[in-house]
Amino acid sequence: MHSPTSHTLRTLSSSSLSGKEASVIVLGIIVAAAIFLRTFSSRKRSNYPYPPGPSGLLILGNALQVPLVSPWRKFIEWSSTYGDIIGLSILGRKVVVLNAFDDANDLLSFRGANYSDRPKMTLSADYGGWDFSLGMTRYGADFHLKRRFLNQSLNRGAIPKYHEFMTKHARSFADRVGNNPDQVQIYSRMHTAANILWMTYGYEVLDEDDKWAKMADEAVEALEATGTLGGHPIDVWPALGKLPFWLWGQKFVKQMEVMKTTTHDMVTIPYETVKEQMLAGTAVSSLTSHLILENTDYRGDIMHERTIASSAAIAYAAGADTSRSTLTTFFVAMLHYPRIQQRAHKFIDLLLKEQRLPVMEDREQLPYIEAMLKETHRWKPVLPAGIPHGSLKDDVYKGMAIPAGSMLITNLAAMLENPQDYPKPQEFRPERYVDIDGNKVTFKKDFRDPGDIAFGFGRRKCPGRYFADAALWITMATILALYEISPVIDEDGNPVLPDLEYTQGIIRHAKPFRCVMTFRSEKMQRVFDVQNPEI
Ligand code: HEM
Repeated sequence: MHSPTSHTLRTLSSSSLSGKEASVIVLGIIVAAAIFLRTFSSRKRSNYPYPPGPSGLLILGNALQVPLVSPWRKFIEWSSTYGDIIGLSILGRKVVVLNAFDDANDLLSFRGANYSDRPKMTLSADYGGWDFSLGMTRYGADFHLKRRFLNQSLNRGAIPKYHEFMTKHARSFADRVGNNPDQVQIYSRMHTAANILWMTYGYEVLDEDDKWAKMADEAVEALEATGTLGGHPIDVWPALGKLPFWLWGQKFVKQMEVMKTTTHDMVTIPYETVKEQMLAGTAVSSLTSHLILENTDYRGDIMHERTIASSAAIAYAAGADTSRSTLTTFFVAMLHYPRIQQRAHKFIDLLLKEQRLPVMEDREQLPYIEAMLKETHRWKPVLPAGIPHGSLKDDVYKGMAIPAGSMLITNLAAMLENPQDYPKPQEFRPERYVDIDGNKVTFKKDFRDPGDIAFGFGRRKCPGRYFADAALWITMATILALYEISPVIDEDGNPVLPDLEYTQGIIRHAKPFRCVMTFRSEKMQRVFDVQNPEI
């Protein structure tokens, strides 16, 4: 997990002192004193050792050893020396890295009552308006209510009611990408926004510059701009937040202002719009309209308004970029692995016989596409270091002490690249999960499902997983039924393939790439025109 922590400290220690000199020194002393107190406060020591890890510096702990870019790779490297559970100390905060599935599952799922907290993210939650977000809500009554509100619309049984619009959106997406394949990443963003905003607010996204999608994207960008979550000195020592923000520099002041405005807009504008539509009798059935109805008492007063608005807003903030990243990974995989694409075409043709487009009811009949979806989650995990959990009480696991208030990092990338579960993990191979006998595809009996890792663990496991998977499946199946995805050819006749090194951030994305989309046959083109006349 990484953050501005080491970056901030590097900046503090290496900058040549300027006009801001005094404030930087004062701030530095306060930060150091805060960390010192935190580290050496009178915490009762456990009889068990803290998990092993690299030794760090006196006050900073391991802050300077954890790289800003791809920290999970460093954690994988360290695991060969220290084992699967690594104990770190960062600015006085205990950080336990879990590299293995079984440990993450034992702690976060089986001991979920203790490990379902989130580390306090004071900076973004208290000062940047992100306190609305379920992802940052501490374990307790507010957490349970938000999860309940989301689960009502996102549990497995609720998903079939979204099949119709997901299928319609998948076809619009196929039409747009087919006409303009260079915009595949932009249309992927628009497509995932369209699915989530329709489910959440009954709101229709009509173009790639949609104002609601943009508003939410700006809020997420503002969050990313301050670094990785939970690692700013203000997060580690919340009292520092009481100091004037200009001590951290003018850029920081500006970023925080943008964060506050954008989160406020993202939570309130769509919610108030749905409320007005309900009064006017024009609202479409959605997660928000359902929650409003259900929580309105006989006098017409709406209970839990802020929680309803927050639950709706987080669905977009947490669901759109993650789904978009997975969808573009599917295109990247198809460009790099044409044989797998051909195999998928074969199984789709066997079922649809070039006579119709896929529908959600085909999902069980197309296990190879399901296996491709699993492999897409595994191959380029969207959140390689997950979202940190927090522990509530002192605990002992495998003879090691995990103190109350620790931050637990689930190294999802390490688990999804584990060669015992996934031999040759760098390769995209849906065949890991299925046996193929001629035209017959059956799921293997025993494999580690990447969906049990990529969506996190225990009581914090992603509430949007069924929605995400259904939307991704129909989109992939529709694209595969219609098109061959192939690389652009450069002037020397060589294929130009997407870079497999992804961007770095809280959510990973493929770097910009281009592709060519060709209708697989005239027949399928006609099927598309006939069965999809509204496009
Ligand atoms: C491919 C798509 C997605 C992936 C890979 C993904 C992955 C994750 C992961 C790893 C977590 C953290 C779990 C943990 O703390 O252990 C998470 C949390 C969350 N996800 Fe997703 N997600 C996806 C799509 C969605 C969608 C579509 C929605 C909503 C419609 C959503 C809503 C959330 C929320 C609200 C949380 C916070 C849960 C909490 O803190 O209790 N996600 N997701």
